[in-house]
Amino acid sequence: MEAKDWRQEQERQERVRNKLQARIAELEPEVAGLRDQATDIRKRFWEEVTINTSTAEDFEETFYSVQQQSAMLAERERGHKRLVRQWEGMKRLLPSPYFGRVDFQEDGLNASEQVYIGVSSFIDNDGLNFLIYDWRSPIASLYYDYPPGRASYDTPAGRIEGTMELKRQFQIQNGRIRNMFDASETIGDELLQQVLGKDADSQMKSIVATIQKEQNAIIRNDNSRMLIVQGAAGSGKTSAALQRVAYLLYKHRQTIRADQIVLFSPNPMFSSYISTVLPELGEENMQQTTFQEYLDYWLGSSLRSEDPFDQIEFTLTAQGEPGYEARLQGIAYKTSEAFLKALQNYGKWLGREGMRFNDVWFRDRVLITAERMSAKLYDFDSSLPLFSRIALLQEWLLDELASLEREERNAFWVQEELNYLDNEQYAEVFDILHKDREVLDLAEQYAVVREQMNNKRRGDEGDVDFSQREEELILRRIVKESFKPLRKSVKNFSFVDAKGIYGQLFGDETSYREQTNEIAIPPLWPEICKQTKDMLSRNELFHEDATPYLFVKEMVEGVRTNTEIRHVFVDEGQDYSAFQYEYFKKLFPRARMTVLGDFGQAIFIQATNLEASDSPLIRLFGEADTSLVRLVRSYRSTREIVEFTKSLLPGGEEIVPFERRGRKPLLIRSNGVKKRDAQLLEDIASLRAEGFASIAVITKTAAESREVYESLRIQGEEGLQLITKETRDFEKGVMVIPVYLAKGVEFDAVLVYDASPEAYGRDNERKLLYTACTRAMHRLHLYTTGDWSPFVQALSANFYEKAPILTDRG
Ligand SMILES: Nc1ncnc2c1ncn2[C@@H]1O[C@H](COP(=O)(O)OP(=O)(O)OP(=O)(O)O)[C@@H](O)[C@H]1O
Repeated sequence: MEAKDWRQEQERQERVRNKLQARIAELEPEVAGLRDQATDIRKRFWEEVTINTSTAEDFEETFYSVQQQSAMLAERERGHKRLVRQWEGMKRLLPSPYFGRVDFQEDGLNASEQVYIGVSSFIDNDGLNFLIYDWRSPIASLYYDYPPGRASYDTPAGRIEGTMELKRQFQIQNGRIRNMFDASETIGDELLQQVLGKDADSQMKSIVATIQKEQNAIIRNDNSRMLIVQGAAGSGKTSAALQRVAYLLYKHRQTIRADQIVLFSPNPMFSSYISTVLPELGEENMQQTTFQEYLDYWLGSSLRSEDPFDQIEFTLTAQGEPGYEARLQGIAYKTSEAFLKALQNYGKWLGREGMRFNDVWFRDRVLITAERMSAKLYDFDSSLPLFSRIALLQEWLLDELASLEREERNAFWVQEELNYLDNEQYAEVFDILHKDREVLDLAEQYAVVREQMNNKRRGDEGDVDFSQREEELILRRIVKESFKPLRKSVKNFSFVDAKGIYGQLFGDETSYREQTNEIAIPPLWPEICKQTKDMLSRNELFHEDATPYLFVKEMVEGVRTNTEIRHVFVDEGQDYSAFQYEYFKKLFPRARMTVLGDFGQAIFIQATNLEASDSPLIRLFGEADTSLVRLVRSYRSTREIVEFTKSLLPGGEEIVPFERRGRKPLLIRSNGVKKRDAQLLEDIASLRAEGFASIAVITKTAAESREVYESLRIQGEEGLQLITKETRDFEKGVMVIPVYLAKGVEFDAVLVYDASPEAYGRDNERKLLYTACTRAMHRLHLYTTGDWSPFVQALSANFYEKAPILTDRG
């Protein structure tokens, strides 16, 4: 690049920076002033309105005055928010106002425009000239989508065609241009090199300066109900998802708020890892949750669901134990579409017979039996859907309770209770009766006046016996209070025996067939039934039962929905079952979905292949309403690591490494566990000395993580962290972590603790090993004390280096 260009760019940069500084200073008092004004109006809100409700007109006037006052307050607050946003945006721009420039000559116009792109827009004082364009503006798309040459971008008014004459990238720090590249073919390989060469962080970073074309397509996709992204490990799926949220919030800022977007992440630690990206981009965070949190919320306290981590820990550690095979078959079946279909049929069957209810109990006796409820239910018009009939039944139950409550006032226990009311309770009741008393007093005065006027004494029937009246009211209140929980539980559908309804599916094969029309029942069905019922009897659910259980419950009680949510993002989408997707669709009927995943990392049995032609995900909204994007370029790891990891996967050939060089993965074999641990400690120390701050020892299971953690700690490794499913915050350092919790995150160096055939030998363990190895950015070590996993053995020796064998004797 010529010195002249540098000078010009530096001068421009300084000009923009000065303007930014001036505008920030100019706005400062206004920002503070508006804040005070809004607080002031809120404080004086009631002083400004006169409350007068004496006549209908006064009332109306008061009403409008309150309305006007609150509209004014809202407007001030909106104005304040807008201004603060602008101000904060400018402050964010200051250290590095922009990262890109394109010169674009629009067809039919004489001059070309210089378009500088940064994390938000900045307009000159004239209000017209964009000194910086927001990276999400339509024209900024040019920067991500084209090399210099013919180019176009879409605007609400249509497509704009033209020629890109220049494309330039900047690295600006604290007002100085540190680097500048003119890009030709693909954008930012050089900038990307620099960004990717950096160390891992405890928080994910935004990628706006180096978004790649195929990622941009994901970020800006705005036309399909379902967007599926199948992308190799490290291809930027999560990054694209987060920048997409920022894009949606920008493009639809009038209609979508951050809390109308929800992202499902694989575990709470991952949520913390990605939590700073949106704020860094000047947007509020979307809602973040895990599917388990949702399950726990809807299941309430009546049933406890196993979490997915305990489920996978079981599948990885319990081989050979009794019941293992049946459980695996159960997981596969209960997460399948076949089971979903079977449950839908079950719903129809329940509409005809077999509903199960809980008796309604009151003080040691049954008030309304389950049989009565059944009879009533099947008496309702059978053309109504089951949940509508249950709603009618609920109404009927509430009516029944009302009349039973009236009868109950004469019961002996009520009298008894009355006698045992203590003073305080009396006082409380009297307080409530006070109002009734005032009314009665008025009536009494009225009667006396009439008596005098008519000069005629009223008959006895007009006399009010206050003490009797009070007693009656107290009785009424006692019964009412004791019926309260009953009414509440009827409103909560406690009369529906959801546990029994789900449980009766697992009777025997014949009845199951009859209830569901299922033909292909898994061979170990009797054992599956036993396991499921054992869990239910302890008020527990296997993880694979939790969603079907809720599904059945909702078929009966009506579907719960959240209509506020407009966008649902599912990260690590391969880990969800067809069943769970069906559930998402029901739960968020007004939302579009973005599902990102990698079938290469499908380590759960219920995995869904996102892109297969028979994928349930494509069927969810239909092909016409579904877009599928594939990402094959992997950015996280060095070329050497990607060459190694992609060869672990059948079909991995198509994964393309980003050209960043490093050391080949290192295979280290030692004769004995002690020697391995000692070597591991040595390696950790030398990696640290090289400057790597985030180092993960990855084990297959949580049980193994605990053992390794203890062992390494005893041998003097200080500051070691053990990551468990309870870990909430992702921090830099040296950690021991089971592979399934390392999903989605990355480390400078990964040490795979045990790459033996015992750990990674079965076919379903191949993807576990792949997932573990693909967490590494710069260094990858694998250890064993015996043979190598067959997946490693199958690799060409070109892809790794081998350390000399270490023995316990040294
Ligand atoms: N366009 C890009 N510019 C800069 N860095 C990028 C880009 N795309 C991805 N990266 C980096 O690559 C790494 C992997 O990205 P990310 O975690 O989003 O990938 P992923 O596909 O979700 O991975 P996985 O499936 O393995 O969890 C991150 O460090 C991210 O910052």
